[in-house]
Amino acid sequence: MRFAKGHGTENDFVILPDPDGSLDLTRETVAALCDRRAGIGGDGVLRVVRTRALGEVLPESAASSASCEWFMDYRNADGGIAEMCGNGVRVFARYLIESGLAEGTSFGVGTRAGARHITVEANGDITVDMGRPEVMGKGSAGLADGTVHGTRVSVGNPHLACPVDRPLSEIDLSEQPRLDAAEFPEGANVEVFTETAPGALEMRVYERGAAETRSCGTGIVAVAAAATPPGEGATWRVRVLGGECIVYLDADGARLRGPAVILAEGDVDGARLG
Ligand SMILES: N[C@@H](CCC[C@H](N)C(=O)O)C(=O)O
Repeated sequence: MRFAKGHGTENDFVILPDPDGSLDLTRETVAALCDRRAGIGGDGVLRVVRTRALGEVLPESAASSASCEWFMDYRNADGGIAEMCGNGVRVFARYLIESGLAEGTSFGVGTRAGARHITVEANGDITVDMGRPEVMGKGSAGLADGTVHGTRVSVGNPHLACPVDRPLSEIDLSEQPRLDAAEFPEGANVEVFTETAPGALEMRVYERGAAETRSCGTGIVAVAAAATPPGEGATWRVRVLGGECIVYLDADGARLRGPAVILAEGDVDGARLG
């Protein structure tokens, strides 16, 4: 299998080029590739497939993806499928550009949350049109050291964005958060965040299907949406363990701007994976 390795604010991914959809990507293969000791290591896998070769019926909510040549088939490190990945889609766009699969500074990428418009900025940052984050009401999660309360937000995928009033470094995210299945039938990503200055947030995240990661683009959008009074626009700088992104919120939705890096490319022998 050809692969590339990349990251966006240290949320890292194994990228699998599969233009014609011929890879049989099982849950076990994804988990083995993402294993940090016996595999390549990553928070998830980005399969790069032509939308017409996806071999999956997309829900009505993702119909706009049909207009995009390339589709980001996102898998979490545990092998489960996720609807969207905000850091992943920037890394995916960078991969398309560096591999000569997309040209110019403006193009679309198909995802299970619908088409996402990409803009490559003059300094190399990538801005993604993330759609309209949907604020769904209140929720809570049990962490190893107590319960956090916050706002349920859909960014295509489910989040619980929890403002906290103590240093983020003191919060124990070592265990999978306990969620109410009625609030989150599909599970959720859980963010803890705090406002550090006007227009500036700091965030940590426990990702569904992974563990604590150093960044989560959809989570960054979720905390920005949760921190913004309803009906208002805002620009937030959001600091995570792996760097910083900017979120622009207005009546049209959210845009996420940040870095994306391809580090390496190579071949992996599937038979040697655990
Ligand atoms: N790291 C991603 C989110 C990946 C999917 C998530 N774990 C889920 O299951 O919804 C991001 O940058 O958004």
